[in-house]
Amino acid sequence: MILYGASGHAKVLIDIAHSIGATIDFIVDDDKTKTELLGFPIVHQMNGNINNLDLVIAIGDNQTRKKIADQINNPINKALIHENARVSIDTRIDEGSVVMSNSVINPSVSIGRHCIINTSAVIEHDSQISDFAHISPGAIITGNVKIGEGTQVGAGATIIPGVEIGKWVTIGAGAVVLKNIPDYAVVVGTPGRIIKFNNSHDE
Ligand SMILES: CC(=O)SCCNC(=O)CCNC(=O)[C@H](O)C(C)(C)COP(=O)(O)OP(=O)(O)OC[C@H]1O[C@@H](n2cnc3c(N)ncnc32)[C@H](O)[C@@H]1OP(=O)(O)O
Repeated sequence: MILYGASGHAKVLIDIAHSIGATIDFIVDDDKTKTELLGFPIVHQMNGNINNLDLVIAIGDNQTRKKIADQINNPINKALIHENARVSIDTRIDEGSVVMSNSVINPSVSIGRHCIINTSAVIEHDSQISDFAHISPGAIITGNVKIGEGTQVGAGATIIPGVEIGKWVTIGAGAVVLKNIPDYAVVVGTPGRIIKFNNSHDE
């Protein structure tokens, strides 16, 4: 397996790979000052076609991860799931997504491409997480929730049942979201309130 991006997020992906006995061959990163990460070699450019390699994009920023995924267009990489994650039957997890330790994904959930389900996050039954979303550590997505493309739900935030969150939204750490949220909104507090909007050109 190859990781794309030698970030802190990549360190966690190395740990996930280790937990399931997967081998990291090397890491790709264009920063020439970096030579290794947790003992794994970093190369600064890829030779040849990488579209058929088992590659996971190890970039935490949702917009950047999407840009790289659009360039690579690699359809074969599977989801990377920590051995201590609890993933229920009847759950769909699309390519390139990562599921971290102690997270719980309950039945009839769908998770799109290149999502991050971070440490100890909970995704309850029948919820839908769209491509490039990030559910941060300890966040709780209750039942029948929809999370739009590229949205980040901050650490420890809670989304109550049936709420629909738009695309490229940011939910602040610790927020409790009680109502539907439009595209690009930034939401903080309890109850969650919109304080501004992300720039739609950045998606
Ligand atoms: C493994 C990992 O590390 S995964 C990473 C997980 N990351 C997170 O959970 C981070 C989530 N991000 C946040 O909570 C951020 O504070 C954001 C995105 C909501 C806001 O960030 P910014 O756009 O920089 O806003 P800024 O810091 O200027 O704050 C704007 C206002 O909102 C308030 N505010 C910001 N974040 C929060 C929050 N989480 N809860 C309550 N109020 C908040 C600020 O106090 C400020 O209020 P004021 O105008 O009265 O002074």
